[in-house]
Amino acid sequence: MTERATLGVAVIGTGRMGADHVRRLHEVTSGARVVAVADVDAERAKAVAARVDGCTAHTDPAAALAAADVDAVLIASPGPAHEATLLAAFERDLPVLCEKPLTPDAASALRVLEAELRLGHRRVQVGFMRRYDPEYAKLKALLATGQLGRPLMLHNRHRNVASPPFFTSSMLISDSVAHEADVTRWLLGHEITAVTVLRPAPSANAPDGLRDPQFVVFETDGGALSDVEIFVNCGFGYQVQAEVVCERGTARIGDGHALVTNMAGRWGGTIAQDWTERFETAYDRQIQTWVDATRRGEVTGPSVWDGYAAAAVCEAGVRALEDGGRVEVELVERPAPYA
Ligand SMILES: NC(=O)C1=CN([C@@H]2O[C@H](COP(=O)(O)OP(=O)(O)OC[C@H]3O[C@@H](n4cnc5c(N)ncnc54)[C@H](O)[C@@H]3O)[C@@H](O)[C@H]2O)C=CC1
Ligand SMILES: O=C1[C@@H](O)[C@H](O)[C@@H](O)[C@H](O)[C@H]1O
Repeated sequence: MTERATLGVAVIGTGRMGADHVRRLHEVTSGARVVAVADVDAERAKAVAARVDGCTAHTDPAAALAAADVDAVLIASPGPAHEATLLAAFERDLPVLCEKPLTPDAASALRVLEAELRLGHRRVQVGFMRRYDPEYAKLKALLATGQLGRPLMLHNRHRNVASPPFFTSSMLISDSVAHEADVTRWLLGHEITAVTVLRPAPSANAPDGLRDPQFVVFETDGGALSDVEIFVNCGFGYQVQAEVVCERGTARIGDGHALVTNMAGRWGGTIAQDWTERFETAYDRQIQTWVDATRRGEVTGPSVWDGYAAAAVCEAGVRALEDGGRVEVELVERPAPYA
């Protein structure tokens, strides 16, 4: 297959992630250039477009998709806005990298899945960037060798310094634990069948009314358990850790001990303060992989099925949080193109 020339990308949503992805595509990624951006905030779109020669600014995502030289779309608007842009991209048969979550709930994710099936070929890579993190990739590769034996349990910790003002108790699941829903499915190769959410007394440092932290337990169809401590106002740093317990051993990532210092009677290291720092390499690799695959005419990485399954798991998790108890995850049968 002949490789496409430089990929013209439209970036939809130029907030924190969108602006960072524009910088990444412009300065880090090879084989792509940003040709159009869109944001409902016109000033923000203009300011980000001004950083790239020849990039046009729009307030309507559809106008950005229709701009000259657009070959592909990167969606970085908030989750509830993803479906409309995905469907607009499908109308033009454009390849898409869509930030997580694919959509905020299972019904809308299923509509996207059905629309992609109607196209007759995969078009979307979902932005579950942890799959491109060197530490997670090593863990996945180790599990694949079978040396450790069958995975029995996965322990995850997901801590943010502080939550943004708009964060709700259910967003701890749908916005944050969405990553562990994907990581559990991907690392173990199992589907998640049920979710239980336990709620310790909220931290005094959490905003009033926010159930933070929470303790989530996933059951899988392979008989494993995966637990997640989600704590989005831990105050001290951005920490994402995972330990797999298998029949013949354990493996753990995320201790962040790349640099250990000894000084003034103490030893230790530093802790990342946010995801852009902790997962910088993962975002770089995710986008380079997407650009390379798209230029070859291929679609790789987390699929719309993965986005739908994570959305269904999170929806069950939000119900478990609200109602207490254990909630089963309901998935449609997996269509053959996503096997
Ligand atoms: N992979 C990861 O680790 C992370 C992923 N995300 C995801 O990235 C996406 C964006 O998140 P942030 O950049 O943090 O949010 P943000 O709020 O900083 O930026 C969102 C931008 O989209 C714009 N916008 C809103 N509705 C729009 C629409 N219909 N069309 C076009 N633009 C629209 C807003 O004006 C804003 O500029 C979300 O899906 C979020 O879940 C966010 C943080 C980390
Ligand atoms: O995706 C992300 C945010 O949207 C979410 O709010 C954070 O909790 C996650 O750590 C980050 O990776």
